Amino acid sequence: MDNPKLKLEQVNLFAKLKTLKSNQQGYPILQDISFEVTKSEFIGIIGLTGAGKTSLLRLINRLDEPSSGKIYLDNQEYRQIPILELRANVTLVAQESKLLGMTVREALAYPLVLRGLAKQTIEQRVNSWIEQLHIPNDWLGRTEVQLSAGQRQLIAIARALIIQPKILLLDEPTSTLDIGTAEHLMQLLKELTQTHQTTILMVNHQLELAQMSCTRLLHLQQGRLLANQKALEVDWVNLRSCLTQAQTQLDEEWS
Ligand SMILES: Nc1ncnc2c1ncn2[C@@H]1O[C@H](COP(=O)(O)OP(=O)(O)OP(=O)(O)O)[C@@H](O)[C@H]1O
Repeated sequence: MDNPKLKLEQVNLFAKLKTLKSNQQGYPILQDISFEVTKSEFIGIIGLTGAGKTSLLRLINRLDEPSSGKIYLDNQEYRQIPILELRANVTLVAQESKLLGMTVREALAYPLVLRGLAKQTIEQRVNSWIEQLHIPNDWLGRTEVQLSAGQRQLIAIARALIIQPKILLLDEPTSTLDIGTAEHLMQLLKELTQTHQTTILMVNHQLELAQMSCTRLLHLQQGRLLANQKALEVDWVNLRSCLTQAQTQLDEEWS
C-alpha cells in the first residue's frame, strides 16, 4: 500500500496496573497489531467483548501509548506530532460523551469557536450538520440531562463531524440509535468518505450496519488481529453465526 495515511507497526499494549512492581509487565491487551489504512477507507472493527476494540481506538487517538511498536500518520511517527495537531486530524467519539453543561447548539458550535472561525461560518456549518443529521429544532436548546442516550450519541457524532477531521474514530456509534437513524448515519458517513476523503474507523457490534458501510473489516480476537479483509471478501453469514456462537459461549463462561 503506497503512502498509507495511518499505519500501525507491531503494536503491543500491556495493562498498567498499580499493583505491579517496576519489573513486572501487566497482562496483554493488544498484541502484535500491524495494519495500514489509506484515505477514504471505511474500516469496521469487530470482535467479542474485551477483544481490545476500544483500546485500539484509544491508541489511535493517542489517549494511551503503545507499550511497544509504532503508529504513523502520513509517515510521521505519532510521538513527533504535537498532540493538539494530532487531535485536530484524528477525532474520537467515545461511547460516553459529555456536552460539558452547554446546550446542544452551543456544544455543536464550541469546537469551531475554539478554532477561531467567523461567527457566520460557524452558524452555517452547524446548521448544515443539523439538517444532514435530521436533528430536530427542539433539541437545540436542551442540555445533556434533557437528552436521551441516543440523542446524546447523535449530538456527540455531529460535534465530531462538524470539525471535519481527516480520521474519524467511532466507538459503537449506533449502540443507542434506532435502526432508521443508524442506517441514515451509516449512509452519511459513507458519503463523507467520498466527498471529503474522510477516513473512518468504526467499532460496531451490529454487523449488518458494518456490512452496509465498511470497505474493510478488522477482526480482533483476544487482543490479536485475526483478520484484515476487504468487505467484499467477507463471508458475512458465516461471520455473524461464528460471532454469535462465540459471544454466547463467553457470556456463559462469565455468568
Ligand atoms: N485501563 C485499563 N487497565 C487495564 N485493563 C484494561 C484497561 N482498559 C481495558 N482493559 C482490558 O483490556 C481488554 C480489552 O478491553 P477493551 O475495552 O479494549 O475491549 P472491547 O473489545 O472494546 O470490549 P467491549 O466490546 O466490551 O467494549 C479487556 O480485557 C479489558 O479488561
